[in-house]
This record gives sequence, structure tokens and C-alpha cells, in this order.
Amino acid sequence: MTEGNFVDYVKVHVASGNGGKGSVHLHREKYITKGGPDGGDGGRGGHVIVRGNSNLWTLVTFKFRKHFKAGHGEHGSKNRSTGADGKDVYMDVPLGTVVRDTETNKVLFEITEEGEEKIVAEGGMGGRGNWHFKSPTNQTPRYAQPGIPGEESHITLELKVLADVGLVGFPNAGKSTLLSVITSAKPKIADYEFTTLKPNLGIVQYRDFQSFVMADIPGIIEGAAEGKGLGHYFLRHIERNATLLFLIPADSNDISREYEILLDELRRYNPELLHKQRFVAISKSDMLDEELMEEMRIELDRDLKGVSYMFISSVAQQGILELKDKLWMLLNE
Ligand SMILES: Nc1nc2c(ncn2[C@@H]2O[C@H](COP(=O)(O)OP(=O)(O)OP(=O)(O)O)[C@@H](O)[C@H]2O)c(=O)[nH]1
Repeated sequence: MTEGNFVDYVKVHVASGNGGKGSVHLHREKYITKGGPDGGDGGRGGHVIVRGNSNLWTLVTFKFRKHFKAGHGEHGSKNRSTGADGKDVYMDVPLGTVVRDTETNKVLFEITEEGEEKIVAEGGMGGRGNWHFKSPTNQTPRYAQPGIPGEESHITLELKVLADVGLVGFPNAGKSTLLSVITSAKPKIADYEFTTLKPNLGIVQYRDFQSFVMADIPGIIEGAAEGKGLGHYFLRHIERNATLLFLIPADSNDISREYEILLDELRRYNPELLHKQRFVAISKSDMLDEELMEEMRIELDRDLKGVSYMFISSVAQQGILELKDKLWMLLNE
């Protein structure tokens, strides 16, 4: 299995427009016998532009459209009239899209912000019209520049799914269940035939118009940092999550030990992950009574070394709103 199976990617063909030709034209008017050159410039060819769009979560549109061709610049014309620029073409991509040159595999750029625009195929410049070439020795140049041809290339788009909150937990911790109660929409990851390992992600609506993305990172098992199991691939995925939510079930034999093991996996994979904010949610807390919870609080306050935690239950819908509040606070700190 290669990493390519994990990261969604598509190959597309892009072509910018040719610049328009400069015009060769001599001014003519009644009663003016010797009009000067007045051929206008050609317009610029259209660019192909990649643009970040935070409403998109997948590259699925590129499965259906693989060619992006911008318009040609119009030719210049008389009266020094410049031809219109060719129409630019936009490729809207989700944030976290890495663009490579397919031939060399070199990374050209990465789109990380809403509205960010990067030209991936630059339109050819328009040629200059003949009036620019008028000189003392040549008052009526019969020459104008041709437009510069557009560029053409094959590019590869790769999406490293960005999530604001990454769920970290062993199998069975209740990650999928939490996602199903906390998220309102599921991006159509399933549409990707080339994605064999699907991170489960969803959009959490917060208060009125805010939202954040939560991603389940399945498959972390002990030893994942050494590449055992599938965990390794998913660990890559959380490198970019802003906050890590550790999910540990209430019926775990030793919650703080489980937390330490998960933390150790992350540390061995990439110590930088430990700089991310962390929060612990004790899942399946409907299995606990108040007395037991109180006892556990004493232990957790002592053993979790100051990391905040909360008891939640997806099934009983306990602590879910509070969890959203807490995560929102952490994301906006
Ligand atoms: N009592 C109780 N059981 C829960 C709760 N949330 C999840 N479970 C149960 O725990 C088991 C595992 O839940 P999942 O959500 O599939 O766990 P997961 O972490 O996604 O597991 P993987 O997909 O294996 O990584 C299921 O049998 C759930 O019904 C909860 O809030 N309370």
C-alpha cells in the first residue's frame, strides 16, 4: 500500500490561453493622406487559476472534469484598440490541496486559505500593435508582435484532508458514534474509488453559523508509530489538525495509562504533534454513576497532569454540547 492510497488525488490537464496578436494597421481618414500606424495590442491569454474554497471537502469534481482550458486573448485592432483578455478559468479546490507537476512530481504550491489564488498556467502576453514600432526611420511599420502562446501541462492535485479537530483513540473507543451524533454533514468521501482508507470526517455545526471539521483517525494501535497496522497512514493525517481530542472509554482498565500510550504513539511518530492542544473526553460515561465518576475525577486530576477532560456519552447525549463549547474555545484560543 502506498501513501497515494490514503491521500486523495487526481490528475488534470490545464492549458492557458494564447496572447492575442498585435494589429498592423494604418490610420485612414478622409482628408488625412498619411495617417500613422494605429494597430492596437493583443489581449492577454486567460490564466488557469487554482482557488481555495472552504466549502469544499473533496476533489470529487475533478473526477468528472479533467481539462481546464482558458480563453485566448483577442487580437488588437485599429485605433490603438487593445484586444480583450482571454477568459480566466478557475479550479476551486478544498483547503489543504497540494498541486504538483505530474511530470516531475515537484510541488508547485499548496492551497491553505479561503480565496487564495495561484496561477497554474499563465496566459500568454498579447503582442504589441504596430504603433509601438513607429520610429524616425520607419513611420509606417508593417510589423506587430504575435501573441505569446499559452502554456499547457498536466498537474496532480492531492488533498490532505484538513480537520480542525482530530479524534485520537483506540478501536472501539466510540469515535464513530461520537461523530454520528456531533456532526451534521458528511462529506462524500465515499465517492472516491481511489481512497481505500477512509478517514471518517464530519462537519460540526456550532451555534448559528459556525462550523468545524472533526475527523476520526481510525486504526491507532499500540506500535502504530512503527508502521504496524494502518495507524501510520492516519497519523500523517492528524499532523495538521489544530486540536486533538483523545477519546478514552469509561470502561477502560486504566484511563490515564491509555492516554499515555496514545500520547507515546504520537510522540514517536512526530514529536511536533505534542505541541497541539489536547483534550480528553471519557466516552461511554452513561455506564458510570455519580459516585464512580467522583472517584475517577480524583484520579484523573492527579494523573492527567493538568490536561483538561470531560465525561461524555454519545448514546445518552450527555456532555455533547459542553464538548462542542470546549472544542470551539480551544480552536479559537
Ligand atoms: N454505552 C455506550 N456505548 C457506546 C457509546 N458510544 C459508543 N458505544 C459503543 O462502543 C462500541 C464502539 O463504538 P464505535 O463508535 O464504533 O467506536 P470506534 O472508536 O469508532 O471504533 P473503531 O471504528 O473500531 O475505531 C459500539 O458498540 C458502540 O455502541 C456511548 O456513549 N455509550
